Amino acid sequence: MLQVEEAEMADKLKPDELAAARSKLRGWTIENGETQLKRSFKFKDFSEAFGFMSRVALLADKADHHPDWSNSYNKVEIVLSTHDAGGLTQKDVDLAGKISALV
Ligand SMILES: C[C@H](O)[C@H](O)[C@H]1CNC2=NC(N)=NC(=O)C2=N1
Repeated sequence: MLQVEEAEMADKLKPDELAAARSKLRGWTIENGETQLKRSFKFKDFSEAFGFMSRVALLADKADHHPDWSNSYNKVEIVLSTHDAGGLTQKDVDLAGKISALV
């Protein structure tokens, strides 16, 4: 039988949930009309930065929630937002927490 997997749509964070995220997620800023979580990371060199990105990629794929990011040599800039919801959801907060735990 054909199985159709339906992804669950996460709800946008309510003001109290946003406030909780802000105080929990040290190092991250909430930007672009409270639709994005953003953080910059700096490493010793490109190899360290890319190793970090590989670990983030595995976490993200496991969660089926993916960062918008850029890398320039030893710097990695990560933006988290739930595109399907058009803003921040618990998925972004959870992924940000897991990324923070890597460094
Ligand atoms: C089908 C799949 O679950 C969706 O396209 C997921 C994949 N990763 C995602 N990542 C992010 N950041 N936002 C999404 O809305 C999103 N949607």
